[in-house]
Amino acid sequence: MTKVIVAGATGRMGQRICYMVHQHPDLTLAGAFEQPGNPNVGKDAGEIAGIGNAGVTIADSLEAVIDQGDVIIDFTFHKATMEFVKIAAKHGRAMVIGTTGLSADDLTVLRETATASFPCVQAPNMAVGVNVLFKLVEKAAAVLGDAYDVEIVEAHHRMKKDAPSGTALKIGEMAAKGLGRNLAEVGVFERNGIIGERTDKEIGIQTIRGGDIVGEHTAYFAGPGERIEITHRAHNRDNFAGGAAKAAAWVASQPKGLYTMFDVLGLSEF
Ligand SMILES: NC(=O)c1ccc[n+]([C@@H]2O[C@H](COP(=O)([O-])OP(=O)(O)OC[C@H]3O[C@@H](n4cnc5c(N)ncnc54)[C@H](O)[C@@H]3O)[C@@H](O)[C@H]2O)c1
Ligand SMILES: O=C(O)C1=N[C@H](C(=O)O)CCC1
Repeated sequence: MTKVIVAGATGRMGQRICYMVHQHPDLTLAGAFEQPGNPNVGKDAGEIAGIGNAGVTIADSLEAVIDQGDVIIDFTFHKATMEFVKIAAKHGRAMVIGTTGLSADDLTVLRETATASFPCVQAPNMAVGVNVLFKLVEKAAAVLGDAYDVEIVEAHHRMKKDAPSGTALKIGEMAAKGLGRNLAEVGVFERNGIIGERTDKEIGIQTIRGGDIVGEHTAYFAGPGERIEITHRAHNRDNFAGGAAKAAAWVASQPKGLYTMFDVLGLSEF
């Protein structure tokens, strides 16, 4: 059994991750923590997640529970995540990171630290369907080429803190890869006013925020006289949480290094 510690255990994702870890035949929920001051600190993580008493008291720091687990699953906030990375490295614990909003510098530090100290799966979206969509977008972009304009639209709930979503950025990167472009050079994240005609190589990424939308992404390939739209819609958070549990079971037996859901799902060569 792989012992799992859930960071941000009372968050929207944290609760569903506790549930999915509890359901997984190879995982056990061994630790849970929140940020200091969270009203659920001291309560049972299973009770908060709606699975009944799990015998896991929610602590107020990772340090307080680090000895209880083998793998830390983190869906919290980017600044907190980078602190957890330092602690995981010091204690040689594996990580699954779903938190989005990590900067390019954060990702460089994460790669260096994981390579030196612990196995880590990091992905902006852990749903199987989205990871297949990433690959479809890369292939569609490569086949359609420059004649088709690439635009990405994402929609999420009103509580989401980062924009555009990590998933939309990854879709942009996969399209850019298929087209031999660099998203950092061709990404267009806002349009307003007399902006002139669209340039041939740009990849637009637009954001919608409202209500309780779980997560929707569409990649448009708009060409002469036709367009293709590739869409993923999440109906609930269990596809993300289930992917995180799958990644935790997988990463526990991997050598040090940084992995993605493509590795977990066997999609690397697809
Ligand atoms: N990779 C994926 O598949 C995927 C799916 C959904 C959400 N996400 C990402 O997961 C993150 C969380 O999303 P959410 O909707 O659950 O947010 P949320 O705000 O509901 O939950 C975040 C939780 O983290 C806790 N937290 C923050 N700082 C902490 C700290 N220092 N120590 C311990 N706990 C801390 C908060 O108290 C909160 O309970 C976001 O970055 C989101 O984009 C990723
Ligand atoms: O609810 C969120 O927040 C989500 N964030 C991820 C992202 O930024 O891509 C994945 C979808 C849900």
